[in-house]
Parts: sequence; structure tokens; C-alpha cells
Amino acid sequence: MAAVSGNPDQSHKSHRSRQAGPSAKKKGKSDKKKRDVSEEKKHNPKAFAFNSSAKAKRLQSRASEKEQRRLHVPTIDRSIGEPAPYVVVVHGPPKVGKSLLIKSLVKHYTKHNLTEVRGPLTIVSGKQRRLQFVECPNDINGMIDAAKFADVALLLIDGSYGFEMETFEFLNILQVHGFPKVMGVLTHLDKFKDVKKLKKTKQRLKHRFWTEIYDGAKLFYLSGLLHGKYPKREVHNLARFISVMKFHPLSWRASHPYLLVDRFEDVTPPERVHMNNKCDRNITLYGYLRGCNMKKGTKVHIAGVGDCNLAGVTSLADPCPLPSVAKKKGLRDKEKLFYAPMSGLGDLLYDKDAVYININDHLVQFSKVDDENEGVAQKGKNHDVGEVLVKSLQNTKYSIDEKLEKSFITLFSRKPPISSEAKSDAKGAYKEDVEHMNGPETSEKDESGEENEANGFDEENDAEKLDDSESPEQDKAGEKDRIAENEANDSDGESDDAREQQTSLKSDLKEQIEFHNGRLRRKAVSGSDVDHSDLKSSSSSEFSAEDEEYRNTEDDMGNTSKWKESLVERTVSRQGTNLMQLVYGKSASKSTTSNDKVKDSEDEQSEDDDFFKPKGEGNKKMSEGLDGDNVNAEDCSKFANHAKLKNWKDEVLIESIRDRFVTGDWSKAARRGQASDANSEDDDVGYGEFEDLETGEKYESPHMGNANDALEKKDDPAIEERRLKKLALRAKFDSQYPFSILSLYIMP
Ligand SMILES: Nc1nc2c(ncn2[C@@H]2O[C@H](COP(=O)(O)OP(=O)(O)OP(=O)(O)O)[C@@H](O)[C@H]2O)c(=O)[nH]1
Repeated sequence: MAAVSGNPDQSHKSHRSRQAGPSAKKKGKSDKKKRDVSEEKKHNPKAFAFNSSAKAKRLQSRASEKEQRRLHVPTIDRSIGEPAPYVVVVHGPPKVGKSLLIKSLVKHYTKHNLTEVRGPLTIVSGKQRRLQFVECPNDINGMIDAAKFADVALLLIDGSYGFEMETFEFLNILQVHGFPKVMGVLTHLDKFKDVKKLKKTKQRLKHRFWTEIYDGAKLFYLSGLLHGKYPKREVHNLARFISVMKFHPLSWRASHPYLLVDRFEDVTPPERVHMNNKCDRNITLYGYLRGCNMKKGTKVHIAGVGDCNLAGVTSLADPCPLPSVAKKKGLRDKEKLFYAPMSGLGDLLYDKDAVYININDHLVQFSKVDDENEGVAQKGKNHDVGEVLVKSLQNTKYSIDEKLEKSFITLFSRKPPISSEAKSDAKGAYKEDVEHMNGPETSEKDESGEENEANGFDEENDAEKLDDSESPEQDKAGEKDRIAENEANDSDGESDDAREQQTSLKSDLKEQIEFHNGRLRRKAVSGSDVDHSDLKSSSSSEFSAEDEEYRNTEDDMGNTSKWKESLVERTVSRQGTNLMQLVYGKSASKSTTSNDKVKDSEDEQSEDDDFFKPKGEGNKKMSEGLDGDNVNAEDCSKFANHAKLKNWKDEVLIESIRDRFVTGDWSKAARRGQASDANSEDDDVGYGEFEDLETGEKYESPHMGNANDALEKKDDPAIEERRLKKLALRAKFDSQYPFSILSLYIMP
């Protein structure tokens, strides 16, 4: 038997409150009352009142600022159907990890491994969004093109090395083209062995990045490689950030049609090409149309090619549709999450007049080869000769004729390759120099100086060498740099770079060309930036130095635009000699002012000389001086007779025609015309008539007779009568129409 004993102190479980019915309603009311009272207590207005007016003002301004930020000018969305994929341009100096980042992102979005990155890669990044990744080429033209279509720019920066000039160049180009969204990505951070130093460098680069774009610009850190790929988590974060990013289309782009070509096909009839290899080709370009609709007859500009006529535009089926739009036809149909025809991805290709289906080799059963042919057919590792032949034929893009035509012989290469011997010579010479420098005898020093000149070293380098020779390690690094510089000095093309270095040294952000990791790199050194290539040999003293350096760079950041000066100088220095200039001489358009000055002084000098020159020749010279240069400035190959044109900026000339307009005084003009007629006659009279003061002889001009005739004419009573008649008629006309001609326009 079990005895149940109750504990008198035990509290009873309260009844469940009513959920429905009239009592539940009552309860709800009472609860609400209670809540109101408690809320009143909570929101005691006095408790949250501002104690200081300054704080109140600050908070108010902040609130209004936030409110303003939320407001956007409404953009009219004229796009029809699905929006075109957003273009993500991945930019960075060479070997920074651009391809690897694209591969990692593509792998993240599509679960596909990409072997090579070529051309734009379209991927589906979400239910409503597609992205197109493009690797930005490492040349300035490529950068300019990429800046034109980029919706987002991922700027890759080698964290272990610092900023390179390419990044700043691209930023400058972006500024001109309308700034798209920009995100920085730091790579090669695994090269830092010291965590503290890594942190400091991250901070320093972040602040430098912010000064160039805006405070708070997003900078991602990719900590290193994991099995030759970027860590999944970091790539995931970056991908997520790109996926949710808001895009505000640039107004210019929204109102102009443009497309990023992801595939092109030469559809010229083969017989036409066969007849004339250089005939005008018909090219079909494929890509997503952005901006607005394209008209049929418009001319299109193809970057790097020029203006071309558009034969027609047709809309094709979307090769990479959004998942919401794509209809699955069968269970075996996989969702197409990517489309990259230039990289060889995507199964189906829609052409203007055909559809290509790409079938993987392992899905194809090739016909078996006959036994007797097997011996011949076998080649290498079980590769069928026929198969190899067909594949090689498929891969061939150009015929032998075309290949031959494309091959060319360089007579004068821009950068002659330097043999290893030459390099070792340069090294040897340099070592000798250093030895000579350290040697006590002055005569040896002189010799080394001569050698230096022969090798293209200058005095500045010598001074550097003395510094470098202090430690063997530095010596080595310096030697490398110097060899690189020497190479630059030796060749014509590269001497530009050396000049660049010199010119850019003047500006705040300097370009430092150095040999690093087996290649020449253009490091961007801002102010007191110090090379931190010796990452592994960090010490505590270094940190303090770097701290200072960081502070210094922050100070220098105010003057960031200075580095751009070097760009201009370099562009000017890079401008190759024009053939036209070589043949016809330099255009005078740039130096017109100096020319004018020279002309003025020449004029002053030759004023006296002109006296002894025939009149016609003097005029000719004048016209040449005025316009001959302009002829050169415009186009030397075309003849333009500017000599006949008058300078209508001249006040005297303007005055001379003022009365010919309706606003002018016509009667005055008529009078002046008469006077000028008379003057010209007088001029004619004076022409050629002079008195030799030495001999006292008087020479009469041959026009003298005519002048006399004119005078006689004036005296002729018949002519005089006719003139008076004319004047009377005019007076009569004036009395009839007393208003001026101008008023005719004003009065009804
Ligand atoms: N240690 C380390 N190596 C990296 C990192 N990122 C890229 N690399 C390596 O750098 C090399 C160059 O990478 P790529 O992706 O080819 O660089 P890229 O910028 O596309 O090069 P180019 O197209 O030639 O300009 C590869 O061998 C990568 O493995 C990184 O963060 N750390």
C-alpha cells in the first residue's frame, strides 16, 4: 500500500489563464491597463531628455543625416524583362591572384572547377541576380575598357608587397568613367610570419585605401592559400557581400546601349575570304545588352577597333537564365548556373544560324578502330590518331596562310633581349665599380667613373652604391635593382621607365621600379612609405619605426592627387614619334605662343629690311607667318589656303563691316565706300611715284595717266549731274520712309 502524504507548505499550481471567452477578454483589458502604466513609467520623458544642448544638436543632425541618406533620387527602370548580369571586374597587378579569386568565386557559386579564366564568365549568384566576372588586363588600354563596363571593381592588392602603381592607375581611370562600386581585396597575407606586423600592415593599407576612395570603403582580407585555393569561409563572405550589394546604375550608362561581348563569331562567307583575304568581315557579337535598346541602323563603337556599321540586332534565348525564369524540361536537366564560352564552359551554344552542343568526351562512345589499322592508329597513350587529328582541326583557328601572314620579322625591336652574358657583364662591371669605389687610389676611382659612364650608371647610382655596399644582403638586393635599371637604360623602350622613375620621384606618390619575386614591379611609395619586403626579419624596434611611418603616411594622405602628375608626364613621354611629324616636322600648334613671340621680335627686326623688299613678297611672308604654321598644325597632307582668310577678331576689320548689317548706318557706309574708292584711287595714284632726293629726279607711275583720267571724270558735268540726281532720289526715299530698316522688324 502506498500512503500519500501532502505537504502543507507546498504552493499550489495556479490555474491556467483563460484563452477564450468573456473572462479572457476581461483579463486582456486589465493586462493592457497594467502594460500602459508600466510603459508610461518606462518612457518617462524626463529620463530621456537631453542634458546638454550640444548633444541634442548633434543627435538631431545625425538623425536628419540618416534620413537624407535613405532618400534616393528615384531612378526610372526602363529595363524590360530580367536585368542583365552585373559585371564584376577583378583588377590587380600581375600575379596578385586575380585568376585564382575568380576561380574560387566561380567554384563557390556553381560548384564547378574552372581550368582557365578567359573572357567574361556569367554565373547565377541568386534567385534574382546574375554576375559576370571579368579579369582586367594588365595594360592601360585594357583598364580603360574595363572601367567602361564595370559595375563592381575588385581591386586586388598584394598585402605582402604593398600598393602598386597599377591600382592607382585604375582608380584614376575609374574616376574619369564614373566611379562604380569598388572593393579592395588583400592577398598574400600568409607571407607575414609576425601577427603584429600583419595587423599593422593591414591597418596601414586600409587607411591608404580609404584616402583614395572614401572612409569606410570595404577591404577584404584573404589570409592565404588552403590546398592552393583561398579559404572557403573567406570566399563565402566575399561572395555573399557581392550577392547582396546594391547597384545604382550610372546615369550615362543607363541612357546608352552597350554590351560586353562574351562570344564572337566570324560569319564572313568563306569564298569571299578566299577571294580576298583582306575583305571586310562580317562579325557576329554576342552579349547581354545593357543601358537601353539598340537601334538597327546606328553605328557602334567597338573598343580597340573603331566605329563600325551595325547590320542588324536580334535577340536570342538567354544562355544563362535566372532560375526563376528557366523551365526544367526533364529530371536529367541540370540548372545552368554558368556560361563562359570563351573559357570553354557551357554545353549549349546558340549561334545566329546554328546551335552547337558540347558533349564531354567521357559521354561519347567513339567508333572502334579496325585491328589492322590499330598499329598505325595508336599514338601515345591510347590516343586515336583520327581523334587527335579531328581535335586538332577543331582547335585550329587560323589557316596556314593566315598564320604566315600574321608572323612578322622585327627589324628594330623596342626592347632587345639581354643575354645572360650581358647581364653577367653588367654585374661584373658593377662589382668592379664597388671595388674601385672602396679602393684608396683616386686614379682607380676615375677609371671606375669612366666605366660607370660606359655602363650607363650615373652619379646618383654611385652614391647609392656606396650606401649599399655596407651590408652584403642589401648589396645583393641593390645589385638586383641596379641590373634591372641597367637593363632599362640599355634599351630604348625601357629607358622610358627609368625616366618615369626619375620624374615620379618629384611627386608625393612615387613609383619605384624594382625587381621583386623574379619580375619587375612598380611599387607605389607614398611619402615616407618603406619597403617591407623583409617580412620575416621583423623586430620590436621595427614596429615603432613603422608606427611612425604609418602616422607619417596619414599626414601625407591629404595630398594624394600628386601622384597623378607622374601619369601625365609618363603619357607625354610615352607618346611615340609620329611619322607625320618626322616627315613634315613638329606641329607648331603646341608652341604657338613661343612662335608668336619669335615672330614679333623678328618683325621688329625686319621692319627696316621690309623697306627694301618688293611689296608682294612682304605680304606673302606675312601670310605665311600667320597661317603657314596653322596649315601644319591641322593636316600637312592637305592644302588649305588660310592666307585668304581674314582675322575677324581684329577690331579694325570688324569695324569695317559693321555698317553692312541692318544695325549699321548705311549712309555712312556708302559715304565711306565712296571715300575708300577715292582713297584706293589715290593709293593707286601714289603707287610707284617717288622722288629721288639725291639726284633730284622725279619718277612718275604708269597709273598716273589713269588717275588724271579719274580726276577729269570727276569734273565731267554729266557724271556730276547723275550723282546729284541720285542724291535727290535718296533724299526723297528717306523722306517717304523716315524710320530705319531695323524698325521694320520691330513694328507690325
Ligand atoms: N602565398 C600566396 N600565394 C598566392 C596568393 N594568391 C595567389 N597566389 C599565387 O600567386 C600566383 C599567381 O596567381 P594568379 O591567380 O595566376 O594571378 P593573376 O593575377 O591572375 O596573374 P596574371 O593573370 O598573370 O596577372 C599563383 O601561383 C597563386 O597560387 C596568396 O594569397 N598567397
